[in-house]
Amino acid sequence: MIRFVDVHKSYRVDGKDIPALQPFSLDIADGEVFGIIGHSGAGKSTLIRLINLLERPSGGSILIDGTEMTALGDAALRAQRRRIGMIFQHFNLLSSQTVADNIAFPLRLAGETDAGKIKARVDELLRRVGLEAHASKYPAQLSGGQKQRVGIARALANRPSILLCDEATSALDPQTTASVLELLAEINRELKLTIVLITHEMDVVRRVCDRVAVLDAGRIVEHGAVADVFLHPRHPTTRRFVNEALPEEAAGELAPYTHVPGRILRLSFRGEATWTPALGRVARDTGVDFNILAGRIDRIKDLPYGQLTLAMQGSGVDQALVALRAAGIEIEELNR
Ligand SMILES: Nc1ncnc2c1ncn2[C@@H]1O[C@H](COP(=O)(O)OP(=O)(O)OP(=O)(O)O)[C@@H](O)[C@H]1O
Repeated sequence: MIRFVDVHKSYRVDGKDIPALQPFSLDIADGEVFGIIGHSGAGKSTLIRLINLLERPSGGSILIDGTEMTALGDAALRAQRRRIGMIFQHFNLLSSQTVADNIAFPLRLAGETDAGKIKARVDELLRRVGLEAHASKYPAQLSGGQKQRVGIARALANRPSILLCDEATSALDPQTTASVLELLAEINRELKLTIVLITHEMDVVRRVCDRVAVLDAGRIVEHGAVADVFLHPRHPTTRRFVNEALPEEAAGELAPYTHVPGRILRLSFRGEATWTPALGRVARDTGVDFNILAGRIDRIKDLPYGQLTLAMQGSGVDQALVALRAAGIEIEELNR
């Protein structure tokens, strides 16, 4: 487990301490994919770099599996860092070395000298990231997505238990982003390692994260399970991020529907409730009329969810709402 206790961080600029992270406490569980989302300057890079002490906290405790990171001497810190892989937005590959040598680099750095062992491990990693055919190429000969796959293979070389992803897909197009996120999800599932990623895109969080923390001007303003934060954003910053990832009309905005008669409802379906025909059944049973204004079905990681905005009319609306809630559907009334 990664545990932050009362951690804060300031940078010293021109003799003054400028706060970058306000005091916070946070636990990241083993094996989860934890997202940290925030705008530029919110403190995301600072937060993720505290985990491997690339930045030292100004105060507080950072514990990894119970080990206080800030108390470690140089040798112990190096050993701990080997258990923490990291990938970067701009890949940070060695341009003069082949793909295979880039991946072998951390193995050699950790003291491995047996060429056979290095080759076997590199081959295994190349297979895992789907780059078997590219071992002797140089980074300049690869696409952005392939470069990030090399970055991932290199980060996994020493079998870390934690993988830190610093805006790992921000330089990639949407399709390549999707395939790299798919690879990260597969690694998380199969190797059971903990992934902490920072991003400014809610869609990245939606696709791979189990939990998320929202950072705003150095403060964690909201955190929780992705489905909860996504479907019920509380803080204005979170709402803005969710609005970017969802069509405007599905994100709880009443504005487009002020002229529509009836009660304007937003229904959220999660998991199995997404696929059951509850709405039609309840409308028949209670005699209400409804008019669908907006809707979508998607996934939050592996959880299917649907959102429907509709106008409902008739004397049976209250009864219909009770029946829909009983069927596991969450309802928000936008014009009440
Ligand atoms: N080495 C440094 N020295 C001084 N100030 C710094 C340093 N690194 C970051 N900061 C400041 O700390 C704050 C948080 O920066 P940080 O890089 O953690 O944010 P971020 O959310 O990762 O932003 P971005 O998405 O733009 O990378 C910013 O105000 C930044 O200017």
